[in-house]
Amino acid sequence: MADTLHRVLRGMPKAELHIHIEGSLEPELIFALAQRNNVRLDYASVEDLRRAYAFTDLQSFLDIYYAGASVLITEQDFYDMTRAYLKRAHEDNVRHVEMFFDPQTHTARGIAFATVIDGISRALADARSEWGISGGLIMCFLRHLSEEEAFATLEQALPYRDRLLGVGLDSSERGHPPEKFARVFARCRELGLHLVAHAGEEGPPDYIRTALDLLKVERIDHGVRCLEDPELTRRVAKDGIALTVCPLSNIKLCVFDALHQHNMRALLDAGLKVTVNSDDPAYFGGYINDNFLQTFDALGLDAGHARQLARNSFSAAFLPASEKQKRLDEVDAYFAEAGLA
Ligand code: HPA
Ligand SMILES: [Zn+2]
Repeated sequence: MADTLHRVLRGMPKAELHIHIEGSLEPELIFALAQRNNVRLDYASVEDLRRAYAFTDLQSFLDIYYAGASVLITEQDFYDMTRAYLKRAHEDNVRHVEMFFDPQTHTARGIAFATVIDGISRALADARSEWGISGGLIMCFLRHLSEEEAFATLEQALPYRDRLLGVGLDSSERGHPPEKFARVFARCRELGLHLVAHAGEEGPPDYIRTALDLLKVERIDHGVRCLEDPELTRRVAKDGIALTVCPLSNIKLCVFDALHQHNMRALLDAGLKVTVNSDDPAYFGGYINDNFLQTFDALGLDAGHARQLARNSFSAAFLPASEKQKRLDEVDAYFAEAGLA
C-alpha cells in the first residue's frame, strides 16, 4: 500500500512554487564552479561542506547559503545551476515551476544583473522546449537589506520586466517585517507583477497579516505559523490564499522538531490551500518528491491528500486560466487512471 502511494506521489503531475534556485546548488557543483572560477572556499572538500549543513535556525542556514552562491560568476554558471535543478524537477514530474532568485546576492559581488537573469532564463527556455516544463521567475528582495537597495534592484530589473512573473521577499525574517517594503511592493503592483512574500516561517503570524494587508501579496511562502492565530487562519482559508509549505526545510531549520510533528495535516484540515515544495533542496535533504514521500509517511496522509495537493499546486500557480484548467484536468485524469478519483 505504501509502495502504491509512493508511486502515485512520484508520478503525479505537480507544480513547484517555492524553490530558491541558489538553494539548488549541490556541494559537488559548488566545488566544480569554485575550481572553474578560481574562487576560494572555506571548506576542504564536498564532505567537509556537507558536514556544515547542520542548521539551528534560518540565519545559520543563510550564512552558508550566501557563501555557496559566491562561486556563481558567469552566465554559464547560472545556466548550469538552473539546468541541474530543472532536470531533477523533470524527474520528479514537475510540470510547472515558479522559481525564486536573489539578484542582490550576486550584484553585491559585482556580478551584472544581466549575467544572472540571462543564465537562468536560458535554462528555463531549454527546459520548456525539451521537457515541456512551463515556468517563470520571481525576483526576491533580501529583507535584511534596505528599502533603498530594494528600489535600486527593481530599477536594474526594469529592462527585464517581461521576463519576471513576480516579486517576493526572503532572507532573515525576524526583525524585518513586511511593512519595511510596502512602498517597493506598491510600485511592483503598479508594474503588474505578481506579489508573494515569505512570512510566518520563523516570524510571527502577524507578519502574515501585514504581508496580506500592506504588501497585498497573493500567496504566502511558508506561513506555517498561521495556525497560531485562529482568526487569521479563517481569513486565509476563506480568501483562498495559498501557502507554499516546505516540510523538510522546516525540520532542517528547526521550525518543527520532527516531521511527525509538522502541522501540514492541520493546515489541510483547516481548509487552507497548502502546497508542498522543496525551498532549498541541496541544503535541506531533498527535492519535491522527497518532501512529498517523507511527509506522507510521517503524517499518514493518503491518496485524497495527494490529489488535493497536486491540484492546489496548479490552482495556486500564476498561470493563465486556460493553462491552469488544462493542468488541473491532467491531475484529475492521472488520479482517475490510477483508480483513485
Ligand atoms: O527558507 C528561506 N527563508 C527565507 N529566506 C530564504 N532564502 C532562501 N531560503 C530561504
Ligand atoms: Zn524559501
